[in-house]
Amino acid sequence: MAQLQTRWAVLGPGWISRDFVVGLRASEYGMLHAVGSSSAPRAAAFSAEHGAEASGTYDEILARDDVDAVYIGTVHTAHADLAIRSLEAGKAVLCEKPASPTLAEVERILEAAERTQRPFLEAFKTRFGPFAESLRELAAGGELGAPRRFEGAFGFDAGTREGRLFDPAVGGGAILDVGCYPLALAIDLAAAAGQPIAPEYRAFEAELVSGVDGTASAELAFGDLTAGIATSVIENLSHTGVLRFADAEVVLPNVWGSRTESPSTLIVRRGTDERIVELPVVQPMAVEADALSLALAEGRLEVPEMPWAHTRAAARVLTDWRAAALAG
Ligand SMILES: NC(=O)C1=CN([C@@H]2O[C@H](COP(=O)(O)OP(=O)(O)OC[C@H]3O[C@@H](n4cnc5c(N)ncnc54)[C@H](OP(=O)(O)O)[C@@H]3O)[C@@H](O)[C@H]2O)C=CC1
Ligand SMILES: O=C1CO[C@H](CO)[C@@H](O)[C@@H]1O
Repeated sequence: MAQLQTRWAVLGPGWISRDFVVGLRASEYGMLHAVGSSSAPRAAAFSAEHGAEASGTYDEILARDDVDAVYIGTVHTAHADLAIRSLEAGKAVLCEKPASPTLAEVERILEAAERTQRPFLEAFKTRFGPFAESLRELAAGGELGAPRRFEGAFGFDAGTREGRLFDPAVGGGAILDVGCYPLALAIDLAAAAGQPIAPEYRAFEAELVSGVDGTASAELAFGDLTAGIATSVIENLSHTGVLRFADAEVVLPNVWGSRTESPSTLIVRRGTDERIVELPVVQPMAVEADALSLALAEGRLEVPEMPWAHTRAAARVLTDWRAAALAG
């Protein structure tokens, strides 16, 4: 196996990239090595703040042979081109969610990963760690039987109606920003339950604000597992998930966790019985970075927690749900 130690470059030194750098410090194999930006001075400032060795424009960073992997932390519409350029420069790619606003762009990225034989991982931090593993085990059947329905809500009031969340030109709106999380979880649960991961669409709803989907919902059927998803960037929603079985339910409080800690608690209810399951907490960005290092060292293109088939399945729904929302 090739060496696991991974020299990372952050591309897009914005808000979430700060959390990623904190995550890297907690990772086993990763270290921040370089920072790239469309603005070299912005890269230099971030690099100085976080102690990277090098900084520069995207092209300068991608041309370096001492960078093994890149983390793409830019706005959604910039993901595909940067991911493809990075793969073509021979780098492994961890790209913030959603991989791209459209399925067509996601296909371009995956084609580049296949062609260059470099790993690509869509950064769904909620897929990693003991909480996510326990959910998969429950969905796979066993003590509670087969799951029948998943409900998940991720929404917050962003306060301002400005910035990337409300800018159609950079892929703003709730569906791409946070609706993708319950969708990615529904796909994960469907796969674990042995159901199809490409759902039938039962209903899409949305309320537009500033030309983007401020609030949206989707009703989906993954074979025998139905899913109801709600999302918003203009109102606070529960941040809770519920997985329902024939005679039991599993409540997932704060299922989307924080940016630096995975969720810790599952509540299993059956009749009047209630069991609280406490799970170890991990730094999810550290774990996802290490998962990519492992793929790179082992010569794999994909990471099992978020395989390309799931990235494609999510992109298909996001594309169609958002198109329906924006069509009014
Ligand atoms: N995993 C998580 O918990 C979270 C994930 N995210 C995801 O992270 C990504 C970035 O979000 P966030 O950090 O809030 O974004 P920011 O608004 O902080 O922007 C990040 C970077 O995007 C680039 N950028 C900004 N505007 C444009 C533009 N018009 N065209 C091209 N590039 C632009 C800039 O990079 P440069 O300096 O190179 O120009 C900027 O530094 C998104 O995919 C988002 O969904 C966000 C929050 C939490
Ligand atoms: O991925 C995300 C997680 O939560 C944030 C809000 O708290 C979002 O804006 C973001 O894009």
